[in-house]
Amino acid sequence: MAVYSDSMLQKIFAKSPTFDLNKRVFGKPVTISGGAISCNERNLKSKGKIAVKAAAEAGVMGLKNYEVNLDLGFDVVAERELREKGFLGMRKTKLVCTIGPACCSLEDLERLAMRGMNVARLNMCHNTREWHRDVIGKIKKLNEEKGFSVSVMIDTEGSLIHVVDHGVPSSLKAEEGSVWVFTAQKFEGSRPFTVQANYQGFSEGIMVGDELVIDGGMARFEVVEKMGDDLHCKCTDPGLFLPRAKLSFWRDGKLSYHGLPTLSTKDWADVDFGISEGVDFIAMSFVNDADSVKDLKNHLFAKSSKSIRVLAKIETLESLQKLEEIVEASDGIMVARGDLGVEVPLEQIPTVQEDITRLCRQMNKPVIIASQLLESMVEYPTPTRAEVADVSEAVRQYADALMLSGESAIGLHGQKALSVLQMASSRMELWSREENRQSSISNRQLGSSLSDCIAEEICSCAVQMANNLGVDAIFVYTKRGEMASLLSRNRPYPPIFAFTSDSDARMALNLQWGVIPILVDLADDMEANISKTIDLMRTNGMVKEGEAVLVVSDLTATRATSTIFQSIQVKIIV
Ligand SMILES: Nc1ncnc2c1ncn2[C@@H]1O[C@H](COP(=O)(O)OP(=O)(O)O)[C@@H](O)[C@H]1O
Ligand SMILES: C=C(OP(=O)(O)O)C(=O)O
Ligand SMILES: [K+]
Ligand SMILES: [Mg+2]
Repeated sequence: MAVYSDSMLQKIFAKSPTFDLNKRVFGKPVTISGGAISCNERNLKSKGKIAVKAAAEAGVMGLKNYEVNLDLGFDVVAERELREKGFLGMRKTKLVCTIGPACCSLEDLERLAMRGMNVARLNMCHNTREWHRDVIGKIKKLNEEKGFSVSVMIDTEGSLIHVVDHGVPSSLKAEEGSVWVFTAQKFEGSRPFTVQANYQGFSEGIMVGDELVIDGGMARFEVVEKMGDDLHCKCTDPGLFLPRAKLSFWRDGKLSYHGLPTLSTKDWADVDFGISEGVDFIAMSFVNDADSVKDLKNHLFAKSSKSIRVLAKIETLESLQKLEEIVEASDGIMVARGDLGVEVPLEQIPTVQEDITRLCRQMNKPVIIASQLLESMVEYPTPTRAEVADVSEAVRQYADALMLSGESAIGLHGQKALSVLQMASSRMELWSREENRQSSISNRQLGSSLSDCIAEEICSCAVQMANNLGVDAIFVYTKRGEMASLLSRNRPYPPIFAFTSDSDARMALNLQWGVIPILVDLADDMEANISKTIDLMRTNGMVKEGEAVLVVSDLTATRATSTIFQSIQVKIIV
């Protein structure tokens, strides 16, 4: 409860913009009763002034002091979920939706946010920058005006050889024995048995006898003749050309690399677009080594005032061979099963997925499982049993997040697909908890400095304690989100409420398993932070008498001594 005196109010009013009573403060209506005003603490200094002025305009000026009730910087969806389902009922697995023409209106985006979209993904392979800018604007507007907290991710196109034209807009069958010309030259109208590739040098180094594979096995060809840069290829395994079908070349059972850079000129321009739009994540397509990730991170560090997290997409054979260095260099990973299935035999995808998920967990990096989770829902209103099993398996493996691609971008049932993810993950999380699967996890030590090691130990002990004691929630006070993610890594039963004063950390934590990030102003005095936030949670009816909260903190206790203060406390609400 902050109390304003008349003299403070006079100062505030002197600078305050005109206030519209219908405006909402941090997504909630301003409530004025007997001089008390609700607004978000974070916004007290700016929007709080507006709220106070509103109170004055509403005629409560006669009071000597004005009390301001502070709301927490909770997002409306987490708040509703907590009220409806209680602490243990809160979903832990995060949900990412690809935004496309089927879900890009303000109303559609709001519905996705309401149904639990934590991150909106924009695939820069498709559509114009203006289109993407418009969508980002809408998401930011929803966050600001309706109290959501949806992060924005852009996904680079990356360098890949694919079909740009095969003569028809839909799919086309290649029959066994038919001979096709693959060329980089554009052709007019329809030229039978001719396929245009996107990249001038696509046939460089390719020899007669090499195998050309479409979409990882949708169809296969043998190169029978090379004419200039064009390839004449005979179909050895019939199948379909789909729009943008991917081309890969093989020799003696080994993939030939095209040697294109991970980020093309267009990708760099898209990265700068992401910086200027203030996105939260950049997912990097076709990463092959840690250096490309480091290059992008350096670029972002130099060019962006905001801390943008870089996710490496694992979707090439080469990236699998250098997995550990790539995970180490990035801020998170996407298991991009779509393109990965082009270079890796399909039967290996499930184990590769589980290996990557485990490694990311060990190295404390969030991991997204992507592509074809509910593919049939692009068309049909219910998923297949196999799809639900696939989704549940990813949740059982404790992936941080699940992603929709075409299901939301172009699908007829995007909203429903998101609900399927939400229900399937809640169900599997409950089962995992009931089966007590948490205890079977071992983590490797990451830190080299003593304080890093202390943080890791505190977090794993805290989670063990929280589980053994059956506390209702974990509260963590964190500057950059590191402590929150170390707790998340241990996959506790209760949800992790991460209080941070860094809005970039808050948006990044949206991708981490079981973390509910909350934006607040944190003081140097840790005890004051703890009692203040617990008070706020209690006043707002979010924690109740008798509930137990395990509190973890790692902030500098006092500036004067610069001692690091790391502790675990258990608070029973009275
Ligand atoms: N911004 C967009 N504009 C138009 N179509 C899109 C957009 N994003 C995605 N799509 C469509 O949704 C499909 C699935 O999305 P995604 O899996 O991200 O791409 P891709 O199929 O290229 O790997 C795409 O093939 C494309 O048809
Ligand atoms: C997520 C993926 O990347 P994109 O959709 O950009 O091809 C994938 O290949 O699985
Ligand atoms: K992409
Ligand atoms: Mg891909």
